[in-house]
Amino acid sequence: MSLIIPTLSLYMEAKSRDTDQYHIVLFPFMSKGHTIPLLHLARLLLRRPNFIVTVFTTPGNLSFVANSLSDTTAFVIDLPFPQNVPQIPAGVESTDQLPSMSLFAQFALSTKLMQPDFEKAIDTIPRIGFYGMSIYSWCLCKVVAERRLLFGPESDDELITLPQFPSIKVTRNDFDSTFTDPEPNGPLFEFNVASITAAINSYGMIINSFYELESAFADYLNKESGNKVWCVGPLCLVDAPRVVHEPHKKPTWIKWLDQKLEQGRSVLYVAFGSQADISPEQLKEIATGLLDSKANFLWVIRAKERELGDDYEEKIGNRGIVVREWVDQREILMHRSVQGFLSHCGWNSVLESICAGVPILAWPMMADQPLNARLVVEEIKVGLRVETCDGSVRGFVQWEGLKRMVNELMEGVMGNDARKKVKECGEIAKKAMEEGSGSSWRTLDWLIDEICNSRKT
Ligand SMILES: O=c1ccn([C@@H]2O[C@H](COP(=O)(O)OP(=O)(O)O[C@H]3O[C@H](CO)[C@@H](O)[C@H](O)[C@H]3O)[C@@H](O)[C@H]2O)c(=O)[nH]1
Repeated sequence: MSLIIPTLSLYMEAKSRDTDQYHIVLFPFMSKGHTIPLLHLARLLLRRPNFIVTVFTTPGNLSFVANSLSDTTAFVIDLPFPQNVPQIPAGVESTDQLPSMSLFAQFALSTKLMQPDFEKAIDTIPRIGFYGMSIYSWCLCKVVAERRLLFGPESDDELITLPQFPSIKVTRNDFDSTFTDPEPNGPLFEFNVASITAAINSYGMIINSFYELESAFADYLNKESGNKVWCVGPLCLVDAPRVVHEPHKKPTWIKWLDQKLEQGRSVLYVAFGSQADISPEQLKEIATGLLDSKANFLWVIRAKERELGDDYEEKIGNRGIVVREWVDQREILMHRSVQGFLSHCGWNSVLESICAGVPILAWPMMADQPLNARLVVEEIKVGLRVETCDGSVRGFVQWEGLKRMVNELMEGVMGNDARKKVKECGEIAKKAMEEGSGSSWRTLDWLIDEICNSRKT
């Protein structure tokens, strides 16, 4: 019996149907930040001969998944999303549609109810996990949880040294409540325990990262902790063929970027992923900080963040553009005018920025983002960090501090150093994904061989 559990992402299941043919089943968690990289993985697998890929999803996500894969041979199957889940509005089947992220745990736990339908749809096959996180975050969460390192310090901002990685210092504020609460309980904890147990009991984990970026942490997990991990990314480089817009069909923001390029002006891209809940007070500080900085900026805001004030767009004039639609983030990041990214450090955004060679101004908000921000700023040095008013990881950001760091990223010496470094990293990322020879391509081949050999024996 294969097991489906509520998981922070995935399901990749592989079996050898006969000596030559492989059928991979993917079941992405219903959240854009998890689904998008797994759709890239589907594409990557289909580039190999004799692969069949089936993607499971729910009716509400069917068109997003099916459209993304419409030019491939992947099968897409929808399973009913659980009905009448307390507090989850009918029709909400993806985390970006939740009215508030405080409903995340209820939403995640409701996916458990899909277990019988999913089990009916598949048979006994090896199971591999996918979390969508960096190896650094995964590794640090594991180390602090196993050693109970977060329960010593009195303050949430006190620096803690990790015995396994003496050069790394973290604070309790870098971790989610599941890790920091000495007696955790409640739906989010229940969901995390179920998904981590499933990950531990699975064959191993595929990671959306490349070995060269996080080798020390991949080696630690593979050699010293008994958890197998395979780095097969950055999956954003396995893209659908790029849409070449006819000039009159170009989105307004791409035309605006083209204009900035012609004027020789660089642009800061501002976006906080598909899930962040930003308070109206914080939104105001961002608006003022950007307005008062010297930067030209393209700011993507989510539909519910409407409190900018009627005259804001008038005030910024042609120096900035505010977009309230779903954009092609990679297309923006790859636009030659874009020279900086103010980001919440969702792992997909970090990878997309690295691949585009754009330095990051890190403003982590929740989940794995504070750890990703440490990786970006302190380990790989491809970005700077916003200043919070009290210096705390989760502190409020005032407009003056934001403005200072925006100007530093776009024009300062530290920004330039990060820009140089991110371009080098971007080149290494591309090499890792090269068909046949790249480290990530070869790792996926090893994984497939290993699973098929283990099935034979
Ligand atoms: O208008 C938009 C908004 C988002 N995106 C894409 O959506 C994805 C967003 O992913 P990410 O940057 O990782 O942010 P979140 O949506 O916040 O991702 C969740 O999932 C990530 C992967 O597990 C975690 O690292 C984050 O903390 C968690 O919030 C990226 O591919 C973006 O390119 C678009 O293309 N257009």
